[in-house]
Amino acid sequence: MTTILDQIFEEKRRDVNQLKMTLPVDELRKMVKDVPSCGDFKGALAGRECAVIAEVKFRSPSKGPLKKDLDPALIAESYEQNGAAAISVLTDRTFFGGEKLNLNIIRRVVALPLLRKDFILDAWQIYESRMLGADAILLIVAMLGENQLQEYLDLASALGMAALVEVHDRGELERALAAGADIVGINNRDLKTFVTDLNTSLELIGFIPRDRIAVTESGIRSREDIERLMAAGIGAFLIGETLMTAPDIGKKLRELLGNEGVAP
Ligand SMILES: O=P(O)(O)OC[C@@H](O)[C@@H](O)c1c[nH]c2ccccc12
Repeated sequence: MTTILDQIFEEKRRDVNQLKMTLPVDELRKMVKDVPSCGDFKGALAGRECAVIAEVKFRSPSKGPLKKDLDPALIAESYEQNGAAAISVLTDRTFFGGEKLNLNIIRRVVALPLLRKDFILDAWQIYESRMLGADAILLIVAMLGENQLQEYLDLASALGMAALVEVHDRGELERALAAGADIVGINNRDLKTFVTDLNTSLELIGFIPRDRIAVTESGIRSREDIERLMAAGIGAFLIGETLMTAPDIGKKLRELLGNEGVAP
């Protein structure tokens, strides 16, 4: 059976191959040198009891459209004003309704570190991420070979970017740790079935050494969810749908942070 992940992989591969022909990696590498240096994504998450990475996501393969006609810059400003530690920006268009340009647009209006959320399967995309103004990239262990993961972690770090290394089970977690990932994302959503289960984080957190930053991703709906995860020792939360579908995005973020009623 072909899964959505297989489909995304194929589509991305095609896309990137085309882009590489238009702009060879050597050219891109030269251009990257002129991009201003990165914000500190890791520093923004470290040492906080509850750091929220708020996500700008307009659709998802499982839910379809989440929010229409809302300016990505306004969403990002609201995230910043209401206490987000960092912002995640979906740049995949086909499956998540994202735009690469959104990263650029958001870069101009907020000072928070930005995570580029996309499916990286080629070094070209890592240079591109820096060009677009990303401070951090997502690396999904399930999509990468052993050497690739190591190589991409090194490349991100050489370009001054952090990497959020995403895992969904124990085997992937071991690979992430062995590759030296210092920010590990536990995706509560099974990318094959789309089912989310916060127990994924509660189970895996015990295997992540304290000197790494653990981020719980997907399916976080309420302050209660966050408190459950915090009690297990998790301090960073990646939240998309719950924010994007809220009638008042800023209010929802304050509520998740436990600051409800506190003026922004
Ligand atoms: O919208 P949610 O359930 O709060 O999830 C956010 C984020 O974790 C999710 O968008 C995500 C996690 N890993 C990904 C990989 C690719 C695209 C999207 C994702």
